[in-house]
Parts: sequence; C-alpha cells; structure tokens
Amino acid sequence: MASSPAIKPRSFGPAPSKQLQWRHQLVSRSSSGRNIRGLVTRRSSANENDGEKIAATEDLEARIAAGEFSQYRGSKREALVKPVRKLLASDQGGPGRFLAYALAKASRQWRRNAAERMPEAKGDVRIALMGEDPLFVVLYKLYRAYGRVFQLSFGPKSFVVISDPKALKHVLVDNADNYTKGLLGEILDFVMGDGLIPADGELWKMRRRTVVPAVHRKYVAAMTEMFSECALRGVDKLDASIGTDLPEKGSGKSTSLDMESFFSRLTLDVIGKAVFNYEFDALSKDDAVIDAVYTLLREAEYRSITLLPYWRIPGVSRLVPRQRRCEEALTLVNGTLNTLIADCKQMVEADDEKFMEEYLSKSDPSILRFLVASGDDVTSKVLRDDLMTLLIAGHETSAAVLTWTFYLLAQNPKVAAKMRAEIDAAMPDGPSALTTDDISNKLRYTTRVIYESMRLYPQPPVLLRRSIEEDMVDGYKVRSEADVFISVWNIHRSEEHWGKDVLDFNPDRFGPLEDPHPNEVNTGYRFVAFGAGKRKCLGDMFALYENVVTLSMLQRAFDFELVNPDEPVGMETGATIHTKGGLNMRVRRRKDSSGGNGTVTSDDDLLNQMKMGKWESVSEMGAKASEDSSGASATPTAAAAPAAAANAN
Ligand code: HEM
Repeated sequence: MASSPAIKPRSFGPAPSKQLQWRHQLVSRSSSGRNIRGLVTRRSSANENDGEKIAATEDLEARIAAGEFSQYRGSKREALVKPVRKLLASDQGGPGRFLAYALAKASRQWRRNAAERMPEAKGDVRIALMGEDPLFVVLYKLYRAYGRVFQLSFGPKSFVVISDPKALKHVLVDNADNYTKGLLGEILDFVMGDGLIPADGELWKMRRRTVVPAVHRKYVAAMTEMFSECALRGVDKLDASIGTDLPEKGSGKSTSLDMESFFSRLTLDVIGKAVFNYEFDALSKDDAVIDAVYTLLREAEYRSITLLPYWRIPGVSRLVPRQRRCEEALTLVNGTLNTLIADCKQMVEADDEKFMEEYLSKSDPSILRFLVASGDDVTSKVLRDDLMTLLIAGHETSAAVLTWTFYLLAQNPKVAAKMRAEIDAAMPDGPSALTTDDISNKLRYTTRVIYESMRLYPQPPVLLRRSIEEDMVDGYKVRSEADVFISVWNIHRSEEHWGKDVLDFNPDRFGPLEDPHPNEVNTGYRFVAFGAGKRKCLGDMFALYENVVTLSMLQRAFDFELVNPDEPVGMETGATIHTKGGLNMRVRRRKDSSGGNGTVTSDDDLLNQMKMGKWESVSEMGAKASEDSSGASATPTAAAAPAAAANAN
C-alpha cells in the first residue's frame, strides 16, 4: 500500500510565538538585525544601570508623527528662487516685475509637482529586502515609516506600495480599467498561460464570462457535500495515524504531524474533484502527477520572489536542473489535463442530459464538465490554462487559510472554546456531513473565525498591478507602466483602520453574528481578503465553505496543540504565506463526543477554570461551555470592534 506522506510525523524547528511576540517582531525588528531607517530604537529604561534595555516602539511612533521619515514635499527650486523673486518684484514698473511674475507662475507649478511626488523609501531598503523577512513584512515596516502610499526604489527598479483602503478602491474598482496584472502575468505565464488570474483585456473579459457561471449556487451546494466527504477522509487519516491500540478513545495517545502539509494535500484532493473530477488522493499517496503539481506550485512561488528572471534566457530550461524538472512537470500536468478534457468531451457527447443555466451533472459536478457541456472550445489552450489556474488558485490559498487558522486557534483558547461549542451543537453525534444551510445558520461564529484568520493572514498578502496610463492615487502621481503592490497585509493590520487591538485574534470584531459577514463593501475596503472590483475572487463562497467544513470536522474530532508553543513559527512567502518549517501540531482524539447547544457563558470563567487545571484541553472547555449555557442565548458575546461597525456601509 502507498505510504501516507501527509501524516508522517516530522520534526520541526520553529513553532508559533505569542501574539505579543508577533507585535514586537513585526513592529520592532528588522530581519537582518539592522535598523530600517530607525525602525528599531533602543531606549534605556529607568534601571538602565542594571543593563535592562527595551526596544521602544513608542519612540518610533513619535518620530514618524514628527515627519522624520517623510521626504521633503515642498519644492527645493522654489525655495532657492524665492529671494530672487522678491528682489525682482520690488522693481516697480520695470522689466523685473514681469520676470517676478513668470517666476511666481513657475513656482506654483514646481509646488504642485512636488506635492504630487510620493514619499520614497530609501536607506537600508535593499538590505531589508534581502534579509530573512518575507517581502510583505518588510513592506509593513516601511509602511509604518513612509505612510499609506509610497515609492520603493532599489537599483533601477521602483514600485508603488499602497496600504490604504481608499487608494486600493481607486486601483481595484474606480479606475480598474487603467491597471493590468503586470508582473503577475510575467511570473505565472509559464504555468497559467492565458488563464483567468494573469489574463488581461478582452481575453480576460471573455474567459470570466465563461467561467463565472460554472461556480453557481447549486454547484457550491454540491461541492459542500464533497468538502464533507474529503474532510471525513482527513479525519479518518488522522485517526489512523493516532492508532487504535489503546483501550479507550481519548486515553491520551496522540500523533504529531505537520498540519501545513496535511492541509496542502487535503485541499489538493478537494480542488482536483471540484475542478476536473480528478482523484488525486494526495492524503494517501504520492505519485508522479501530484509531484508534478507541487513542482509547478513551488516554481511559481520561486519565480515570484526571485529578482533575476534567468529562466527567460533561451536554452536555460535544458541546462538548469530545476528548470528541466519544471519543464517535465509541466508536460506531465498538461498531458493529464488534455486527457481529462478529452474524456469529459466524450462523456458529454454520450450524455443526453440537457444543458441549462444552472447545469449540474449528477455524475460529475466539476467545473470542467460544466464548461464542456456549455460548449466551451475543448481544443483551446485557454480552457487548459483556466483549469490550471483554478487548480493553483483554489489549492494553496485554502491550505494556507486552514494552516494559519489552526495556528491562531492554538494560541487563543478562548476563541477555540467558543467555536468548539458551536461546532459541537451543529454536529452533536460527531463529525458528519454539513450543508450550506448548516454553515449559514449554525456555524456563524466558526465562519467568523475563518474571516478573522484571513484578516490577519491574507492569502495572498500583496496584490500586484501595473498602470497603463499615468494616474493620481491619493493625491500622488503614478506614472504609466508603474508596478503597484497593494498590501492587503498592511491594510488588514493597520491600527488606523482596525483600532488598537488590530493584532488580536478576535472573530467578534466584525459585529453581531446575525449581521452580514465582512466583505470589501460593508467594511469600506478595509477587509479585502478576496480582493475587490472586477478581478475579485470568483471562488470566494467555494473557499469559505470548504474552510468552514474542514475546520469544523477536524475540530469536532480532535484536539490540536502546538508542539513547540514557545518557538516562533516563522513565515515565508510565495503566492501565499507559508510557515518556515511546517506547523507541527500534536493531535489527540477528543474525549467528549456529546454535543451542546452552541453557546458559552463567560470566556474568562472558562479560561480561569482551565488555568486552575479543571479542564485539560480546549475541547473539554468547549464541552463544559455547552453544558453550562443550556437555555442561554445562542449568540456568543459579541464585542464588536467599534471601528468595524462605524465604518460599515
Ligand atoms: C481561501 C481561499 C481563497 C482566497 C483567500 C482567494 C483570494 C483571492 C484573491 C485575493 C483574488 C484577487 C487577486 C487579485 O485581485 O489580484 C483571487 C482571484 C481569483 N481566485 Fe481566489 N481565493 C481563494 C480561493 C479560490 C478558489 C477555491 C478558486 C477556484 C475554485 C479561486 C479562483 C480565483 C480566480 C480564478 C481568481 C482570478 C479572478 C479574475 O482575475 O477574474 N480562488 N482570489
């Protein structure tokens, strides 16, 4: 039998840090240990004589507020010419008056030009970019110094970095026609070709019109059944890896494994079925096609962070082993897709089902079947490009969301307990199939957990665009063909937009549970986990339901805790945020199998009881919460973030 690679225990270095450590790490430390233009300041505490020094981020705030990091935004030329102009102006009735007038006019223009020049990040930027921190963390530090729109220059390259909801809306919605995917298209060209994510212009319009109808309401409902099946298979895998040799379930036996790798395989199984009805079965085995898919995913990420695109040099793919492997992987995956398309075409022709608007084949509800049955050109390369795009877009993103959600829950037992109570009530007899109605009605807090996780760890953390013509963004001039980084990470972690507790993991911040879930419009573009405007994610509901179902099933069956809770887990980036060495978690079967009514009493009571050793684990705590609250309101306490509610429109 094939080995089970996803659940092989492995050793892990880094493990997650506490929230405060994150705050400290993100705000106050540069990767290379060097200061980024004063981002790290050292201040002596009262007892400096004792050698105690603390990193004082408050000093930095004060220095930023004082404008220390902003470029001079007036016109230097104007300042130089001003005394001459004054002198000339005193020439009553003479030619000096005319010259003074001309200089005044020119000065106005220089002032205007200077005001439109955006702040520019200079100094140690290059060192910071080459350091250990992933790009989006460097951009966060620079944002704290240079503000919501700035230019990042190194060598001949320069980028505009946007970290502001209004500026984001301008680029993604109001003036979206002026922006292409730019760099992204260049990076992903080798694997996605003209697929929906990198495509632009008329081709994109045509493909979006073709593909969007495939992800209709009935399709998502049918997929939700499949999510349950895949998640149950995941539960079985974990259960088997824990072992059955102990007399009772929950008697303390556990397994430790890399949950990041587990989620990557589980979501590959899901997306294979959803997009082209293909059984990867990645949870149980490794095979050549799976390896090839991973080779391509890693190559896409590698290319997105490699500054010198050497693979564009003709002949390189034959000389560099990495590129040769990539070519071979591409040939294998494309061949597999071509076979799937051809098989699907045959089945559609043999099928006498009539195609209607919300067409759904019972035997094969995949997107491919929909597209072929709706008459899409099966010989076209764009169909294959789109399938590849959907495979990549829908796989890594969901895997990353699940990984970081489990990481955050492990650090926030109060939130985990509240969520557990709700999940237990929705599935009183243990993990069982969930429907879209269950998610909408019974798992609203769990859904908010996913949203809050996507706020803190947006996938991808940065969106890329390139301007076609010159534009004005937030009062600054953006030249034509400028590469623009829109940092969702910065917007989602901005104190200005989310309040002082911005780094806390608090699913209640989005307001009462019966309110609509957050989206770009009702948060004033502060929450843009699925993008915004015409290029917004078309798999948003699919992804949300997939994540809620998987999270609920696994949490219903097991307890998860970090193996090394005191070590930082570290982050790496490509298209999505990865941990540095995996998310190593210890997994135990839950002791309790009975459900509750989905409510909790006081978070603090439960936590105190846990601290006092009354409850051994989050699941016990959640079960207690359910018991205690029978008859109480079914809505967990909603301590909504005032900023969120106030800005909702
Ligand atoms: C939690 C999971 C997911 C997240 C966080 C996510 C996020 C995003 C974001 C932020 C964008 C906009 C990119 C931009 O503006 O540059 C996007 C686009 C896209 N997503 Fe998703 N996505 C997820 C899952 C999925 C799934 C499951 C599918 C397919 C089944 C999918 C298909 C796409 C496609 C095709 C686009 C390009 C749309 C276009 O340009 O017209 N995504 N996604």
